[in-house]
Amino acid sequence: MEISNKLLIFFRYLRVKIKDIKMFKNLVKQIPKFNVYYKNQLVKSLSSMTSDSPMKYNACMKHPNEAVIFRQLVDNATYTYTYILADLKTREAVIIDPVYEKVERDVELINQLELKLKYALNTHVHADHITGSGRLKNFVPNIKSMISEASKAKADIHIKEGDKIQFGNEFLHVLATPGHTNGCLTYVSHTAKIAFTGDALLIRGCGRTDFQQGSSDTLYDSIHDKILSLPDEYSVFPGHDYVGRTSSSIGEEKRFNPRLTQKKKEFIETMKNLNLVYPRLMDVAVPANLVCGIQEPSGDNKPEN
Ligand SMILES: N[C@@H](CCC(=O)N[C@@H](CSS)C(=O)NCC(=O)O)C(=O)O
Repeated sequence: MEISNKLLIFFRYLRVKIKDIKMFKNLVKQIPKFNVYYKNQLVKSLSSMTSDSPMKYNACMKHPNEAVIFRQLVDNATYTYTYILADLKTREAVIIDPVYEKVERDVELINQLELKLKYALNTHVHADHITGSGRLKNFVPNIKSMISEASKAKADIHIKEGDKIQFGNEFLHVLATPGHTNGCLTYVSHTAKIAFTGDALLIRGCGRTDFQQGSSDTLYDSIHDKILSLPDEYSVFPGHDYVGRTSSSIGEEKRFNPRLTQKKKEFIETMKNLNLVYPRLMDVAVPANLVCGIQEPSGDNKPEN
């Protein structure tokens, strides 16, 4: 082969290689875009699950950058929900609205999941059951009980609107949502996109307003201005449900809550006519909860009925 032909073949080969290198470089450039694409797909598929989907929260719920552990527990005697929320990395955890009689169950789960329980949060002074936040001190010596300043109840830490409760790298944001009682709080996790509404907003309902400084006027404003102004896709986990529902979402409650879709005047009228009997344990529960269900670690005996 002539020299000139050999050179021609060599240059052609070189051109192909240069093309390959360019393609390779472009591919490498694309990789971060692929990552973003798959992250977006993951977020989309997480948020497209319905709020009742057991997959969504029963296991560790992972977001691209954050992860929390979430559990919902029920007390069948009073239809009360207790929640555990933990930072997956540090395993620091909070418990929301523990029930006196269910403390052993909760502690067993916390130990099995190897969580470090930091705070026992109360959404308000309950009238239908005794909080477990005092009794938990016998099992988790360093735990701190929390309740709102406005409730006038005793606790290790008093909280108010705008406070942030930190556990590991996670936070619960505190909203004052009075009306069922004047000390009611809602806790919001923006990582998990959850609002723990206590007895302010219930699924397709709301807390009664006929005792403990209740006010329908105030409750209507609390729910509309504070809770229902959260993004539609946020899940709602309430303090009770009497017919077996476990969760809802802000969007759902805005559309389907028969009490809250009314005008304020009609809502107040509805609340006046609920005709509910007083909770069975009210006379025992309210005084016990005003001291967060026994503050001292030694007090493991349930108050006499
Ligand atoms: N029957 C139960 C008490 C039921 C009740 O009154 N629930 C409260 C929340 S606990 S104070 C409520 O606000 N209900 C609203 C509703 O529309 O049902 C008992 O005896 O404990």
